[in-house]
Amino acid sequence: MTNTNKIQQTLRDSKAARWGALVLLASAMFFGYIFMDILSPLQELLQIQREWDPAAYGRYAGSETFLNVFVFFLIFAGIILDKMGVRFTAILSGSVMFLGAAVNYYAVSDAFVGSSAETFMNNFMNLPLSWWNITPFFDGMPASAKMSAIGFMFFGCGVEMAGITVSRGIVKWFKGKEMALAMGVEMAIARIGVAVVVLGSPVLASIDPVSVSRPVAVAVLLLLIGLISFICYAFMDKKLEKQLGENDEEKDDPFKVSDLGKIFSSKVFWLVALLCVLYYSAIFPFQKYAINMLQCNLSFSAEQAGWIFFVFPLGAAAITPFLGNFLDKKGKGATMLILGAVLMIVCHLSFALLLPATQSVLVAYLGIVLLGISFSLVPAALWPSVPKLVDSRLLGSAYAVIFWIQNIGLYAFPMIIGSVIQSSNPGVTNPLEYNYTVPMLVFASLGVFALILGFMLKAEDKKKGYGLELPNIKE
Ligand SMILES: NCCCC[C@H](N)C(=O)NCC(=O)O
Repeated sequence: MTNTNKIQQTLRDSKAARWGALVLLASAMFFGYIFMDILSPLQELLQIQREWDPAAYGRYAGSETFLNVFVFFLIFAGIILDKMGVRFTAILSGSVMFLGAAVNYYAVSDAFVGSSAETFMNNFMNLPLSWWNITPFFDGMPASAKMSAIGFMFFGCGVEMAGITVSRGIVKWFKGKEMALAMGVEMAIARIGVAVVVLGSPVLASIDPVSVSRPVAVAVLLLLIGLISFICYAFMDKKLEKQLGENDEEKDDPFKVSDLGKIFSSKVFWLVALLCVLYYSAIFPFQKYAINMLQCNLSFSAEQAGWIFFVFPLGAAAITPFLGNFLDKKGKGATMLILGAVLMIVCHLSFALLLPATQSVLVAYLGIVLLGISFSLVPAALWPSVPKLVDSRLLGSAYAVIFWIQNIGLYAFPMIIGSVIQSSNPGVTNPLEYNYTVPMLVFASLGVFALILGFMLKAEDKKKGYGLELPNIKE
């Protein structure tokens, strides 16, 4: 090896080291995704043990994005990431996730019942449950749900901050190498977290004596392991930065807050951000209604519907890394986004029109499989494309602004769909008798707008040469 070669070798040139860094980053995200949905399968138990009605549960679930959207926490998180770096922000986000989750655990634990905190929360934010009340609190909401919402709000800040930090970290270690594969593997691991929780959380809760707080306690402990993973990652990151030393271009031209204007004035950035919010608003909010939609169309129990839905995160987990690998080697990022939007439209249209007409389990499975493929194509192509469009100094902020715009959709659409279900089912009171045609058409129309943006993005890429259709790894 020549002298020059020796100088250029860094930790990220070692396959074992960069994939080791990925394992640490992805583990923390995996635990974050587990906590995110830990209470989703326990709504009935929450109602029995803690008196949370659907309105209380809905407000609790919505609290996750509240600070990110309305207090612009995600924008600050992006600035912190670009100013302070991956190491600091990873540890900060891991700590915020853990502390928020610990508060959430305390709120659903037996220790909270009869405590002075419960008395305090009973008198806290007793706002009327009307259209202008967009807060996660309302008069009559159980104290434990209010306290849980506070914890979950902070957890939501931590997990989204961790999301942008992990993406930025992967770019740092994998740029010019298997970047999309690494992002695909990270997302696949996160999707497995969702699948694990759908089945694992009720099992943990049902151990004698039945307890809604037990799965939450386990998830909080996992978040502590996630924080430790981030701390271990920080040591690797420090070593890498030391090696990069003077070769690091970002040191010569550090991030300035005024640079954010460059992001907001970029047309291609807006195309990606809008595509992201439209696409994900038809995925995560759909996830909240999917089980009930399948139950209504197939006259299934929640458990039977859950087994059909289970295919979705698992399928996405299985395919995403392969598509990431394809993107690294062959490119075609913009085409993948277009194809992903088309598959989502086909799936949602079949749930809107074909499933109610046929009531066929096969149609349900085919729709879910198509959605799983779509949910592999779009994330596998979207997130690794951002570094091709934005200056690397601004990457943390760019991911943060995209997540912020996405969070607005994730906050609004569960409520919009809830209202659409009500208005398109006048007089229906039995939640197993809803007709989901109109809500599913709303989801499909989001896919149509995402598709149009996909075509515009491809055209813009052709005009300006961002390289979205090119492979990440140059032969
Ligand atoms: N329940 C909220 C999920 C937030 C997801 C996060 N902002 C994101 O987009 N992550 C990438 C992914 O594809 O999951």
